[in-house]
Amino acid sequence: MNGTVLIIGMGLIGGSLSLCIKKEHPHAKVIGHDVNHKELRLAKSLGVIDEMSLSLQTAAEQADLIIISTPVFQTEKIIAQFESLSLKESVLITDTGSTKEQIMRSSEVLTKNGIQFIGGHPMAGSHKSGVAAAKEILFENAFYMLTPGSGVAEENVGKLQDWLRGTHAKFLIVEPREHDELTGMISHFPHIVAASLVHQAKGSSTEHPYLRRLAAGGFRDITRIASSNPTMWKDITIQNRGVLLSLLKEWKVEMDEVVSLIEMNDSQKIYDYFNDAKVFRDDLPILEKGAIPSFYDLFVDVPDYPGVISEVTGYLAQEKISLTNIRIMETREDIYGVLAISFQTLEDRERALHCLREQTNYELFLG
Ligand SMILES: NC(=O)c1ccc[n+]([C@@H]2O[C@H](COP(=O)([O-])OP(=O)(O)OC[C@H]3O[C@@H](n4cnc5c(N)ncnc54)[C@H](O)[C@@H]3O)[C@@H](O)[C@H]2O)c1
Ligand SMILES: O=C(O)C(=O)C[C@]1(C(=O)O)C=C[C@@H](O)C=C1
Repeated sequence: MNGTVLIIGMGLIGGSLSLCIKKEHPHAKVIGHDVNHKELRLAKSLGVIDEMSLSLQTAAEQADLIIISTPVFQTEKIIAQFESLSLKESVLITDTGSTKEQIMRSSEVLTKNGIQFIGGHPMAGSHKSGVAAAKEILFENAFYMLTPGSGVAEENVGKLQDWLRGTHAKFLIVEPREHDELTGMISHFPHIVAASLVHQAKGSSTEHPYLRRLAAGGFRDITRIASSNPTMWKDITIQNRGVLLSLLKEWKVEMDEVVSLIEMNDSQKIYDYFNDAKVFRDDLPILEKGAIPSFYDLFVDVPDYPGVISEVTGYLAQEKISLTNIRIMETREDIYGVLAISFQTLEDRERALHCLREQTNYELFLG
């Protein structure tokens, strides 16, 4: 595609989308705008954008596609500012916000004037913020939800998907309300639970000196998302408060049931509680990104000594197994490192598993 793309909010998501668009549409020009000029300059120097603009108005008025990727209350403010600008008649506007109902209501100031606003939400991300964490493969195989505003022509939904083709995401058109209910359950609510678990550990009156160091494994896994950007999650929680309040009420009932199970000391019922959860969780489609983001990942528990990464990748190279990503997980950093290696296909991962079993005695886990 050809044209000028403006991305407002040069953070994790805006930066990642920019990389996808630049790769897929090399003839397009991507301009970045951010109130944080340091972040904007970083985006430019990392080559994430072609140009930076300190003026929202100048950049917006020349854009063919505008992507707003700021915390959701800021997104609403930016939409309101557009009303008084001379945008191109054919401009397509989308956002990446994690909530949709309130944003779609705000976008009516634009759609009532015939401007094409299509709400968007890529269902992949990270607890990290900022453009330095942006990556082109972030959305691969993830669901990308779209909520077209009223009066949006179907061909424009197709056009937006064409612009976003480089994400390699799977588009899903949903109603804003449906979107907020679904994401409330599988994304927003778990973030509250993760934060609450951290608060519980932090607030325990008798904090043992070993507690922080022992908070590895399960605790770190389930609370990773508590390290996410608090401004972003404050906005999401307020915008989806109705859904979240009812989920929290259900959660309290659920916890009361757990209390009675444990008080009754009924081993069969306690076993069933864990087992029912395991059966449901194990049945989720883990080989696809989506409700539970996943790659074809292989985790290798390696000792922390210099050269261990090249040792592991060396074995894979000997077998000509190509990997798409490699990273050290931030768990158990004092003792061992968990190397997470992503593969493009299931077959590559199987071959890697076999190869590393033969060549090493490191513990291997599938993601
Ligand atoms: N992080 C995730 O996992 C994730 C995933 C999908 C969608 N989202 C949504 O995408 C949006 C962006 O999230 P992110 O993780 O990239 O956040 P981020 O913190 O990495 O980046 C947001 C950027 O927006 C900028 N910004 C804030 N207000 C602005 C304004 N008024 N004008 C211009 N720039 C402004 C900030 O300076 C920052 O650089 C949010 O709405 C979030 O809900 C996040
Ligand atoms: O993987 C993470 O760290 C995320 O929290 C990503 C996550 C999610 O909850 O799945 C967070 C918010 C977004 O709106 C979409 C994706």
